Amino acid sequence: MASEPVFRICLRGETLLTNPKFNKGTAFSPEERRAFGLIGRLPHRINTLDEQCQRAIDQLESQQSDLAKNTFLQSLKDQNWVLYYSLVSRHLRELIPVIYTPTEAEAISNYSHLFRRSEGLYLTFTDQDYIEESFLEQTKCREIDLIVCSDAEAILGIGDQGVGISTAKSAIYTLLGGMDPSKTLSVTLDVGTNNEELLNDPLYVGWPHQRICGENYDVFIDKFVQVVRKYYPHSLLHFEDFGVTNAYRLLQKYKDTHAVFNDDVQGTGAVTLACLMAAVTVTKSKLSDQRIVIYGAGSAGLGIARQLRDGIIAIDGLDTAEANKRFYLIDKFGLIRDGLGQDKVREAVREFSRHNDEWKDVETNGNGEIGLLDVVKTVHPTVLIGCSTQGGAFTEEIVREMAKHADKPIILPLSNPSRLHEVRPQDAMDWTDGKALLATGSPFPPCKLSNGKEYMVGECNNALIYPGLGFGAVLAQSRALTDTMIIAGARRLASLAPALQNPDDAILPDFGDSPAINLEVAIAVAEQAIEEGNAGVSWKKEEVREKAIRKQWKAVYGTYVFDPNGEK
Ligand SMILES: NC(=O)c1ccc[n+]([C@@H]2O[C@H](COP(=O)([O-])OP(=O)(O)OC[C@H]3O[C@@H](n4cnc5c(N)ncnc54)[C@H](O)[C@@H]3O)[C@@H](O)[C@H]2O)c1
Ligand SMILES: O=C(O)C[C@H](O)C(=O)O
Ligand SMILES: [Mg+2]
Repeated sequence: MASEPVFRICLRGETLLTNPKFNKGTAFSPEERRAFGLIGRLPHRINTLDEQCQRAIDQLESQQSDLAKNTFLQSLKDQNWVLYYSLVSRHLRELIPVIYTPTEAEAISNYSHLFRRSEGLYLTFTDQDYIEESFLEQTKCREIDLIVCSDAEAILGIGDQGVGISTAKSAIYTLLGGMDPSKTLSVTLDVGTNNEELLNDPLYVGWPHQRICGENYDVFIDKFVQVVRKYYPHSLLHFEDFGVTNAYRLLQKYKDTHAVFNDDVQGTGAVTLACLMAAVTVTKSKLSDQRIVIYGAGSAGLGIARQLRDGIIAIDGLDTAEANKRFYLIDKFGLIRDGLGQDKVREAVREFSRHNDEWKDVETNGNGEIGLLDVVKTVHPTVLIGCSTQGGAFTEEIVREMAKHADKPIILPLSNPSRLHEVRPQDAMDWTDGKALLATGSPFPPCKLSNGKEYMVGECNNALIYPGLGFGAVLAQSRALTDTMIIAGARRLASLAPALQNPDDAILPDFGDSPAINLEVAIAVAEQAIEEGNAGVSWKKEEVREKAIRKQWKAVYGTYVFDPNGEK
């Protein structure tokens, strides 16, 4: 049995009890209570971590709503990391939806009203002359492997929220990826908001100003990125929920000088690639055999298209032009096709533009647009993916039309939170007479089939892969999280899909298994980094698994020894 870790610590009394990294609450032993000035600061009884978890789950269960549970757990995280992570890990399947998607959407939209305590680093546009100073004050030059930042312009599908999301994404890195929470930093980049409701709310805690854009925005973001590069050149910088234009621009701008990762673009692309790889095994076809319609061509939609395209090239050996032909992207102004003006199509999406000749017999609406139903009728897609934020957009007519031409239609409504899903999984199953292969962005209960059986709906959420992608890159001290490393992670995830063992089972692993799954992803990513010469470590590939397990942070207390030169 592994012996308890020993930590040498110099904090005492109140400072120790209010430090969430080291606080043990009632679990401090008699020796520790004496050594750290805690006698009289705690009630008599000494609890084990198991007992503390039992008390916390009882308290949690008395909360009336998921939002109240989210707030309770947030407070617990502020008090005691080991207890928080241990509790959530023990009840992963029930509590991930409470601390993350879908409840996180509600928590972020109520951020100002629920606000109790600051967490992470808040960099506000008005304080840009203090970026370096506040960064150093917060980090105190501690070791940092991962920085998660967001400007909150496009939070899930609920739009501009001013502040929010980076701390939830960081917590998932620890819970599912094994990342040490003291080596992560969550950063809120507050450049204002265009959300009128927030601007008019006297309790709004962010900067009540129209969102800064253009050169001023770029200068502000660049000051932050340069500070990251200066003090943590080997860290992974994760961008979350930026607006679509900035998401792609920033990734492009910094990818050659720092290890950067955009979760909505690359994480979503990777989990969807894994999902499709498993699904085509069930349909006994290839990725390159698919006709793929993507509804919503924003950060996620284009990220998915590019990742699937690159997967088709890497796995089935097609060239780019041939692979691009498998895709039909639809955005607000209908099918992306030649001749649509710049006001309707972002330049980045044009590589997937369809030729007009294919559509000369299809009637357009009054604005010259071709809608989803017409695309489905014309293309007979085998795969339909939604990342449009338009709840219910996959209507009964559309789904039934798709099912007429596909033996096992693959339908992935990915817009979060749950109410924004393009179709509810049970409806999709009913409308396809039980033929569909489904995965969704938020968690859903199993579908009931007419034969009485249940179909498990896989959760195609980037959290099934991004913690592993990030941990793998950090583990290998990789200079970049390359496309090939991401594909390696996606392939490993796909290989673990339950449907590979039983075609009637889910096309993605269960979130209850996600720590083990993300560990496998991390190992694949680090192995690939070593293979392609991107790793900063000089291990053999065979050593990676053991190194990964050893680096994983564990929610255990360990024994504390007082040391005036110890950790603080
Ligand atoms: N499951 C996951 O892991 C995952 C990951 C990332 C994003 N998402 C979800 O996907 C959705 C989109 O996220 P995003 O970051 O790409 O946002 P985004 O704003 O960048 O993209 C949304 C796109 O949908 C388009 N759109 C809006 N109305 C439309 C309509 N009526 N018809 C067709 N297209 C329409 C918009 O023009 C935009 O291009 C969100 O709900 C988000 O929560 C899910
Ligand atoms: O946050 C999530 O649940 C997934 C994704 O990053 C999103 O923006 O919806
Ligand atoms: Mg996101």
